[in-house]
Amino acid sequence: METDGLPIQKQFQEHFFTCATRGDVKTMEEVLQHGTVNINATNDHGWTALMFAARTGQDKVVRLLLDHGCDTTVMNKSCQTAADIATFWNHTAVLNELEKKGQTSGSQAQNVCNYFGYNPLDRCAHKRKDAQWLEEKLRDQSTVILLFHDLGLVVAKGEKLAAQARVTQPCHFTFNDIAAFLEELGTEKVLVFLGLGRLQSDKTEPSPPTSDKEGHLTAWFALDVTSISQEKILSIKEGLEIASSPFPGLFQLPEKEAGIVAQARSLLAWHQRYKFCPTCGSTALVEEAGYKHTCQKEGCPSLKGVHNTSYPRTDPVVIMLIVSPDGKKCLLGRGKRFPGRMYSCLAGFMEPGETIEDAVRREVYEESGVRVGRVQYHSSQPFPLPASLMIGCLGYATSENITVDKEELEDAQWFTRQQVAEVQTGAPLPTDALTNPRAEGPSFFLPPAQAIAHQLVKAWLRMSPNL
Ligand SMILES: NC(=O)C1=CN([C@@H]2O[C@H](COP(=O)(O)OP(=O)(O)OC[C@H]3O[C@@H](n4cnc5c(N)ncnc54)[C@H](O)[C@@H]3O)[C@@H](O)[C@H]2O)C=CC1
Ligand SMILES: [Mg+2]
Ligand SMILES: [Mg+2]
Ligand SMILES: [Mg+2]
Ligand SMILES: [Zn+2]
Repeated sequence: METDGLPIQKQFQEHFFTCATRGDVKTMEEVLQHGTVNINATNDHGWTALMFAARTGQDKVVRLLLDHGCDTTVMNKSCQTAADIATFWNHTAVLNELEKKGQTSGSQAQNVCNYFGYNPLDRCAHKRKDAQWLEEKLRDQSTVILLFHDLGLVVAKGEKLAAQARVTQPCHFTFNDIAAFLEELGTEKVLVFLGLGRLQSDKTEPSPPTSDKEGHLTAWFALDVTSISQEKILSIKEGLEIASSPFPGLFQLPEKEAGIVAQARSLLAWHQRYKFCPTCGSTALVEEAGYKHTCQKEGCPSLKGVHNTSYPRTDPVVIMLIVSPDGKKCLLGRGKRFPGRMYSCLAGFMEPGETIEDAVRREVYEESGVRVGRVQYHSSQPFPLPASLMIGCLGYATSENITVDKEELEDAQWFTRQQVAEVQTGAPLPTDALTNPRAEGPSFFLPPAQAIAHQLVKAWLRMSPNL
C-alpha cells in the first residue's frame, strides 16, 4: 500500500522523526508499543530519531528512546553521533540523559582511547626488583605468559569471523607450558613482567591460590623465544601459529588485549635492538623484570646517576590532521610505501628540543609546504613498531599551496569534508584494495579504525558545522 507516493512504512518512519524533533513523547510511546517502526532506522542522511531529538534538545524523547534500548552509537553520514549533535548545539539536558546511561561518546565523556591505547594492567613498577615475588608470580598457575618469536606473537590459529575480518587471538601460556624453554634459554633469557590485571572477558578464570593483597589479579609476562626452534614452539599445543609480524596480525587483536601486546612487543624490541650498553658497548644485564639494562663494565658512565640509555626508549611522533584556512578541507598525504590508494595524516618524528606544536608545524611544512598556525592536541597512541608514541593533533593551516616533498611522499592533497565523509561511511573496501591499485571502489581510502589517523579524521568530521 502506498499513499502520497511513499510506502506506508516510510511514512510511519518520517512521522516518527517529526515527533522526535517536536518532542511528541505520547505519540512516540504509542508507536513504539505497536512496534510499527524500527527505533534505529535512519533517513537518507543517516539520521536516527535519537539524533533528531538531540538536535532540538528533546530530552524527554531521548529518555524514552534510551528506555526502549535505541542504539546510541549510530553515526550519520557526517560521522556524528547523537551525543556529538547535542554537544554542538549545547543541549545539556540531552547530554545528561545520554550520560546517565553512560552513553556519551568517547570524545564528550572521557578521553579518546585509541587502539593499543587501552591497557588494563597495573604495571606494579614497585615489584620489579622483588625477585622472589616475581618468581612466585611466574610459577602461579593463573599467570599468563605471552611468547614472541622474532617479535611475532604466538597466537591461536586464525579464526575467520567474517569474510574479511580475522581476529588474532594471543595464546595465553602457563609456566608449565614453557618451563622447558626457560631452562633452555638459561640466564640469557629476556622475560618481562608486564603487570597485574584481568581482561574484562576473563571473569570465568579461577582465582589464583595466592593470598597477597593483589592475589585476585592475574600476572602477565612476555618471553622472547626467538632462539627456540619454531617447531618446538608450535608443538606446545595444537592450533598455534606465529602471527605475521607486524601486519596484519598486530591490528587484528582483541581491543582489550592490544595494549598489553603493544607494551610487550615494544619492550622485547628494545631488548632486541639494544643488546649492548649504548654508552660503552660492553655487555649489559637485563634487570628490574625486563625494564632496565645494567652495563657490566666497571667505571662505565652509564652506571653513574640515572642514564636514560639504561631504560626502555620511546620515540615521540607527531601525527596531524591539517584543516584548511576555510575549515572545509583537510590535508592528507600518500607515503611512498602506502598500500593501494591509501591517504593518511602527515606524520613525523619529533626532534630533540622541540615542542609538539613546533614539530607539527615543521613536519607539515617539510612534507607539504603548508604553513600551520594553531595546533590542538587530540589523543595519543602507543605504536609498537617498534616503540613510538603517536601524538595526534589537529592543526589549522594559514596557507593553502602545496609543494609535495617527493623524497618522502608520493602525493599530498586537500580533500573536502564530503569526500572524506563518503569514504569514512561508505561501503567496506574490496578485499584487494590494499594491494591492487586498480581494485574496484573509491578513488582513495583512509587507514582503518585502528590507526590514530582514522580517529583524527573522524574527530574533524564530528566538528562539522553541518549539523
Ligand atoms: N597511522 C598513520 O596513518 C601513519 C603513521 N605513520 C607512522 O609515523 C611514524 C613517523 O612518520 P614518518 O613519516 O616516517 O616520519 P618522518 O616524516 O620524520 O620521516 C621519517 C624519516 O625521519 C628520519 N627519522 C628521524 N627520527 C627517527 C626515528 N626516531 N626513527 C626512525 N626514523 C627517524 C628517518 O630518516 C626516516 O626515514 C612512522 O613510524 C609511521 O609508521 C606515518 C604516517 C601515517
Ligand atoms: Mg612523515
Ligand atoms: Mg622527520
Ligand atoms: Mg617528514
Ligand atoms: Zn657501559
